[in-house]
Amino acid sequence: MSTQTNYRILAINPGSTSTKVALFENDTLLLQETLRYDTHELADFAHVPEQYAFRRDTLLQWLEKHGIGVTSLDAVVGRGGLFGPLESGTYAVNQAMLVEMRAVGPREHASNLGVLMAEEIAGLAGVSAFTVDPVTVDELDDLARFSGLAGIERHSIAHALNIKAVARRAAADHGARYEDLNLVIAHLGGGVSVTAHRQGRMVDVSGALDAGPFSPERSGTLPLLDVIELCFEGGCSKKEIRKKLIGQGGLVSYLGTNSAIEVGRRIAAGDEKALQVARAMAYQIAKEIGAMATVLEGEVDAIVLTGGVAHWSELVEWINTRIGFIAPVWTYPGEDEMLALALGALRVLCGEETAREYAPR
Ligand SMILES: Nc1ncnc2c1ncn2[C@@H]1O[C@H](COP(=O)(O)OP(=O)(O)O)[C@@H](O)[C@H]1O
Ligand SMILES: CCCC(=O)OP(=O)(O)O
Repeated sequence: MSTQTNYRILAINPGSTSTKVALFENDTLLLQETLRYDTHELADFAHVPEQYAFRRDTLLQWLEKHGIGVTSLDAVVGRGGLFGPLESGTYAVNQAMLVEMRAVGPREHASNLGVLMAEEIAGLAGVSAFTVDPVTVDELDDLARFSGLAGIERHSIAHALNIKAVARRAAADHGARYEDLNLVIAHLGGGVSVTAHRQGRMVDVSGALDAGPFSPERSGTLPLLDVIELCFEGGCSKKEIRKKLIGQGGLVSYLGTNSAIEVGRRIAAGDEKALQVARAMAYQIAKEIGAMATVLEGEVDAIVLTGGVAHWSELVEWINTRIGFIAPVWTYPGEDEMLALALGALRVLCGEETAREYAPR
């Protein structure tokens, strides 16, 4: 057990258009900023790994601007990306992770850059780099892995960092332990993840990138035959199709914006199309939550709604109307991924938890 009592932790969370960065002393936030990038600044990079040096430099400039010497840090923690499947927890960044995150391929997401930046800054500081509950946390039941086509498996890709943190917080707020509850948790952000949790394990997952309900910028599950047509008509490249579905799907495709706030404004101004699309999104989210209740065989202690879109009370109400019969609905709008990252690193620094070692399965 460590005898040191104060730890300065730098947390790094790359998103599609920004990198969030925060400095903590233990669990106290000292400074946080979202380093935003103009679309044209990222447009020249064909693949996510190519953005690395540009984003790292903006981060180093931020540290310099605020007079944060790297040698003052005790650990650096980055949001973890599309690794192979792994158990929930805090991981020491290792070579296997770095190799996967540097690779160009179908498993690209901005969060892939988190461990790369954490490793470089931790190297300069001479301290450890960590990642916590990456997006590929996989605790799926075996039955949940079947897709319906031999050779294609359903996979676990979700907003695991926020979902696990909210699960622990919601359970504690209701006088329980996450490990003692059955929960359905939906993260409603730019992408939507709907997840089933049986006594502390996320046993089924739908959504986030390529399945489930449509979301502000992703199409979710689509009719297969139409997708086949889309791929072979019109000469679109694989990359263009991917972008159309993940980035320009969902609200973007129907209404030209990924901002749920903007859609709410349009509805308030009497825009009937915006109203219908938003109600359809709520309908699909509710339907997926219902499906996850069947995964838990109806034994659901609570349904938890979180993520930025959970701030939208009208939409939450439309969802609640359809799911209220299943279990109580607890709403935790927004996300606190920066704190979740810092707390994950802190548990290891304090000796409460041992950092896990990632080995591709
Ligand atoms: N107060 C709010 N009311 C309605 N929608 C909101 C609010 N705040 C954020 N959002 C919406 O949440 C979405 C982004 O979700 P968020 O969880 O912040 O990000 P992400 O999951 O993409 O990291 C956007 O569509 C944004 O418009
Ligand atoms: C890759 C799954 C997590 C995810 O979709 O994150 P964002 O909503 O932040 O893009």
